[in-house]
Amino acid sequence: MSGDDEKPFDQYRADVDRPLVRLFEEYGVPRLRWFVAGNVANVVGRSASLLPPLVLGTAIDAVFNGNGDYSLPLVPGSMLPNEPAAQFWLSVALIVAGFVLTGVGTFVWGVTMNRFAHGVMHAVRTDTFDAMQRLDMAFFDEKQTGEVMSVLNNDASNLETFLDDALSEGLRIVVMIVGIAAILAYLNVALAVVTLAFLPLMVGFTYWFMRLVEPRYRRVRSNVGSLNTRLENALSGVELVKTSATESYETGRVRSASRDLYDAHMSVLTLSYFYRPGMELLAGISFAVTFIVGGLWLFQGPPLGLAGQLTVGDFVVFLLLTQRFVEPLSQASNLVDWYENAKASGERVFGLMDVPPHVEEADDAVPLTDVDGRVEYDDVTFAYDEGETVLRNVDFAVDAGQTVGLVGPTGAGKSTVVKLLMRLYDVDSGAVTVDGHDVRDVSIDSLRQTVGYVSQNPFLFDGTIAENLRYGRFDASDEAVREAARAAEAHEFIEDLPDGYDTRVGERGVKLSGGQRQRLAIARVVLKDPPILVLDEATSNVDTETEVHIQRSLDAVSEERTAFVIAHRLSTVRDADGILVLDGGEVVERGTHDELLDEEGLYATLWSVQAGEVEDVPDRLFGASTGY
Ligand SMILES: Nc1ncnc2c1ncn2[C@@H]1O[C@H](COP(=O)(O)OP(=O)(O)OP(=O)(O)O)[C@@H](O)[C@H]1O
Repeated sequence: MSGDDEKPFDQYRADVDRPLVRLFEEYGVPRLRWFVAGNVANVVGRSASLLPPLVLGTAIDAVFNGNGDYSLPLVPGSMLPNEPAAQFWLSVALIVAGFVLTGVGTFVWGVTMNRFAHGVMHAVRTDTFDAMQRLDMAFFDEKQTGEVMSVLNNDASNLETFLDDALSEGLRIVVMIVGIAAILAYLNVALAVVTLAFLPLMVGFTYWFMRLVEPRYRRVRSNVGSLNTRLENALSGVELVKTSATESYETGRVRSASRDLYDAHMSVLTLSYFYRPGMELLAGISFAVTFIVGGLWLFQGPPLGLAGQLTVGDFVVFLLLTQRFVEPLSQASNLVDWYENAKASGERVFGLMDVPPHVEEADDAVPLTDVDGRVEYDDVTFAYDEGETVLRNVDFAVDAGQTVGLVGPTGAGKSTVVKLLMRLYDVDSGAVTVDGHDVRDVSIDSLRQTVGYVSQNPFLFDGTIAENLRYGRFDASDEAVREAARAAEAHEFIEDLPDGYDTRVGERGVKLSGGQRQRLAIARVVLKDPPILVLDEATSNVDTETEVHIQRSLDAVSEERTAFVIAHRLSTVRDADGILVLDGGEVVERGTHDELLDEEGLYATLWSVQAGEVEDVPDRLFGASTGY
């Protein structure tokens, strides 16, 4: 498989063995009663649909022509009436019963199979989401949101289509072909052979079509994936698109991806233009041959060396049933597409469920309780996913309640340091401890509840301000929410909004300024009230006045908590109890602001640059890892 939609989980898919069997075992078996009921109803409904033509044939001979026994398969003759009137009314009753049974069967089949398939889809989607959420950050570094969304939505729905339509259609084909063949053979074996001689041709023709159409369906699937990726990218990058005035360029790219999909669809359709009429033609020939042979038989006696007797009633049944092959067989071509789609989707769904976690909770993990907040990094070395070493022998300790500033050039590893504390990634060697407990020995939930994190670009859900503040502390009272907002200096601006705390923030908080979002994120952390705080560039991207607000709120909330403050603006960490200067993944200097200035090293140089004391940025700060 080569489509874009099939690339993302390739690395995990290889291990997924027989995904559809697994799907059935894990999700189908718990809903087996719906499945069994659906299939029984399907078989009953389809078989019943063959009853009216069969009874019609019998009635024509016995009742209308009066030249035959009134007989039905599987029913002893002694149970059937001899009187033509009684035979007529029995025929009417049976025909009505056939239609009613077909209707009831179809109804029950629809209800039960839909319930089964949609139930499976619901469970698969929920489980996949749950599994996906528990994956490490390393997984999300690699994958695009669109790819994961597509697994949760499209793939789950492909599995539903397979269970709902493909299995039912498959069964229907078998029931119809076997049922019709059995009835024809019961009525007249010789003529049945003549009529059914065309069946292998139809099956062969269908097989040929399936072989030919399959690669084209594959192309369709792959192009659907490419188009989705294109659309997804253009939408998430809409700001860049607008500011670069590249709308027509993006439209061009979407047009080209859409055109590819159009072409792929057309190539499938071109084949089906021949298939369906081809099948009709074969059925027509079969009908004509049956008509000729049966017709000659009726008025001249058995042709072509055939022997035996053919009645008008049997002849009519033959003509009616010959037509019934086309519909189920022509669905067979969809079966392959449904099957292939479902197989690829099953591989992706289970591939995602089976992604091995890097960050795993120890079996004997204990919850971290009554935390004082002493944090220690003991000779920590770390690289992202087998890449270059990002942190090298990082070794420091922060006492409970202290504030430590992390500074250094872009890419020095500051954010990585705090990610290891929250166990978004695990150290390669060394250890990070909280109150003396290795973070790998405590439960992940309790660890993350211990740490409050305000990121560079805080995320807000589409919802009200109050809902966003309560996120993670859903039971917080209104008063507690307001209190937290006041501590974060957010209360005033919130009150000024049209609906106050009930104002909706828009998707990702787009209706708020960067500084406002930042203060909401701080308020959220205050409400969470964790013993350890991590503030990653919490004052970046805001004007000086907002910075003062934020800084004040941060000072207030980090009092009495252990706080890690990552900052490019060194003034932010000036009053910290200790400052670590990172460069190229190593702690190159440490001390208080005054001590570091005295050292006249990297920190002192950065300080002079930011304080405007030097005109030019020194060359040495333009190294590979610097961003100044
Ligand atoms: N998820 C990731 N996968 C792979 N490499 C990463 C990842 N995140 C960061 N890196 C790399 O790790 C190094 C340190 O990144 P980090 O974000 O910790 O630096 P930083 O000092 O916080 O930078 P900044 O000041 O720009 O935020 C960089 O070289 C970066 O490219």
